Amino acid sequence: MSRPAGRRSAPAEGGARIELVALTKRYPGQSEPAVDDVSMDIAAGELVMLLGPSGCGKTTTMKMINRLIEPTSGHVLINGEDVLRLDPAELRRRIGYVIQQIGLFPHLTIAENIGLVPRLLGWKAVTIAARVDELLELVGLDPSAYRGRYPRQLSGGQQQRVGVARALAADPPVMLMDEPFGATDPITREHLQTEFHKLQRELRKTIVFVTHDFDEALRLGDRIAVLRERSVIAQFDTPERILSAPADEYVAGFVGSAAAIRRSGLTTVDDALRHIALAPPGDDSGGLSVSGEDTVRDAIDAMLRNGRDRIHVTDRDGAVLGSLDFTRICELWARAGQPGGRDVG
Ligand SMILES: Nc1ncnc2c1ncn2[C@@H]1O[C@H](COP(=O)(O)OP(=O)(O)OP(=O)(O)O)[C@@H](O)[C@H]1O
Repeated sequence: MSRPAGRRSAPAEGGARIELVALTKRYPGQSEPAVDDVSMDIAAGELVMLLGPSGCGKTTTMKMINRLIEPTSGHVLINGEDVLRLDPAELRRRIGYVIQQIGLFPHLTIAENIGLVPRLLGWKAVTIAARVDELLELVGLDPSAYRGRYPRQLSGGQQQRVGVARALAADPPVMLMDEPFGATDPITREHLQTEFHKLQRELRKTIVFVTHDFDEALRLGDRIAVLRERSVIAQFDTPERILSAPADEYVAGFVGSAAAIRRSGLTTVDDALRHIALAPPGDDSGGLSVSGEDTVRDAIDAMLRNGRDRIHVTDRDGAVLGSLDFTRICELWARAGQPGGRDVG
């Protein structure tokens, strides 16, 4: 995975410092806190990934920053200012927010969706119109083609770009992003990640980005907070340090599984077949197939994109040899984890 050069340069002051101080959330009726005494210092202009398994409290932690969820105790400071002292609505206008479900209003045009916050802030119509066009350009959508459309007339990836444009509308110093690209297929997701990374290098917002995808965390993050249950920080470090010096077995587990997926992009189906046997062809592959020269990653991507749990493997003449399924791919990864098995999977 290539990581653009120069990203470790000192961040410009495009963003604001965020401090989480002993932040705790206890939902009513729950015996355990969802977030337990979390402290974190995020520099202005830094992009921090919150990475952890489902239910570990990532979203709760993030939503306490813009007070969509009120902390039970602890503080959030933005540029030294305690957000609990601010009016929540006013606070949220100063913080961009992008979520997986996009949240575009279906009955508003793209321009109206992007212009929502500037309108609430009382900007003049002509200023809003200019800003909308500027933002559409910024996220790679031709303003004349897209400003008058409705969300349903855009693809998922295009809608997600509009979601990012909308969050940037009033030029907020802080952006919160909750699995923003999670609902898109792997190829679109990679495009969106690349574009977003380029954009962030220009804008240098302070961004807190929730993900459970380790590859995404590695690709985008200046630093990654690997979280355990209750958002307890297992390691908060640069991607390089997390890969080269995982703090413990828990962090090493993330590194290991991501490495397996990455290796899949280097392993051809022919290589894999030296280590595992194919399943019988079956008739439920939905017409999907890969050949021996394709990679295991190609097979996984095709299965995920099409919602199938198996794919046919064909020979040079297109004859079906058998099928590959997730059980066999896991078997391959398990072998890769064994001594002497590092070259597979
Ligand atoms: N409103 C609520 N009331 C009670 N419990 C809640 C509420 N919201 C979340 N929780 C619980 O708090 C814990 C943390 O939830 P949270 O959504 O922050 O996790 P997450 O890491 O973002 O998960 P995911 O990756 O699945 O979105 C979970 O156990 C969840 O069930």
